[in-house]
Amino acid sequence: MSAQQTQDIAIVGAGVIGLTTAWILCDFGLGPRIKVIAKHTPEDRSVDYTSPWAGANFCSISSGDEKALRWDRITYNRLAYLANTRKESGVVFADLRELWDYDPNLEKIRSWSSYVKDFKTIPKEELPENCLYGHTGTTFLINVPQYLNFIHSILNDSGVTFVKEEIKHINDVLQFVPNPTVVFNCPGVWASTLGGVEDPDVYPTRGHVVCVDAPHIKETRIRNGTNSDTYIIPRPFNGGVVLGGFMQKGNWDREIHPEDTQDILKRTAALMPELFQHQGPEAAKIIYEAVGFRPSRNGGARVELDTLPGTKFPLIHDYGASGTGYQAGYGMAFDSVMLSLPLIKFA
Ligand SMILES: Cc1cc2nc3c(=O)[nH]c(=O)nc-3n(C[C@H](O)[C@H](O)[C@H](O)COP(=O)(O)OP(=O)(O)OC[C@H]3O[C@@H](n4cnc5c(N)ncnc54)[C@H](O)[C@@H]3O)c2cc1C
Ligand SMILES: O=C(O)C(=O)CO
Repeated sequence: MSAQQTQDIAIVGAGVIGLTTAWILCDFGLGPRIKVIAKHTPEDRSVDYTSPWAGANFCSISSGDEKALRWDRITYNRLAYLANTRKESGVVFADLRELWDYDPNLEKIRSWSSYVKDFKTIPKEELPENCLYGHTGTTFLINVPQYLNFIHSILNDSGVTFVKEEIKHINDVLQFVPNPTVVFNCPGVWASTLGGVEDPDVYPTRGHVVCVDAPHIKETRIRNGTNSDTYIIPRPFNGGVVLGGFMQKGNWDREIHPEDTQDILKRTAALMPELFQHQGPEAAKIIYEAVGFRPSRNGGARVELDTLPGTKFPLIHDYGASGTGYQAGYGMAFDSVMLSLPLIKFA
């Protein structure tokens, strides 16, 4: 049987969601049967490819709904396994300090306090001015390029095939996998425009990050503000420190604006004075800056079984992770693979 015929599992998308989906399928020995069709792969840098621009950390940015909390928890355990046993993945344990200028979602705090290691509420008297709530705990920091390359190399070693192509319609996957047992749809924010999907609930939440050289910073700190989040995310293994940010819903502006850069530097210096050795934002040594579009979705991420339009082939949607593709992505991919297993012949 030719290689083309054995490939019966198609995945659209090679961001952290598509790659993680393939990774879990490889754990079932399905690598040689998988073909990933993607315009961008981990070596690419583009404003249209969100995954490389993430911090990434594990914080309580996710929503408070039961699915999001479940995906966070599953992924927390997976990241702990990687931090403990696979240092080359670029995942490490890290101290998190998170502050809110408004009352946080209590469901999320309750869920977090039940599993996040060393979880502690910050006593009110220790909170900075105008801050209503804060907590600390042990979560994770991820060197994002290293993590994406780590997964990519596992997939290559497991026999997964990659095709660098942009498809106009979801049914175009049939050009690459003519008789799929299952198709996974992981296009990120482009689920909004991909033919046959065109999800009206998907929209970009525009972010802007400034990566600086500050190797003395080891803690990740976030302040959830009423009109913007401010965060400091050191990437382990000399990955620089990712500073943010903005959460601009529905904003497709691809440009970097210098006034926004200054705003991020000012806010992060105030949040963590030691960031620039107490010399203020003018002392910042910028490595790079980037704009990214978080794939957000009204109603939360979509992990759902469907069928390719006008065919009998099963389609599993897995997109809409918004600001949580790293901290919830394994949980989302796990659920999407669980939906596929009854469809896949192993004998
Ligand atoms: C500034 C910023 C900071 C962030 N920080 C964090 C963080 O600290 N922690 C965290 O958990 N998350 C964070 N995120 C969120 C995280 O980056 C996203 O949730 C995640 O990257 C989404 O991954 P994805 O695979 O869905 O999308 P993408 O990475 O965009 O991948 C989509 C894939 O689909 C392909 N594709 C799309 N359309 C087509 C088509 N028509 N034909 C072929 N291929 C197609 C693309 O080429 C790409 O391969 C951050 C995001 C931003 C912008
Ligand atoms: O900016 C984001 O989306 C984040 O998750 C930062 O913590």
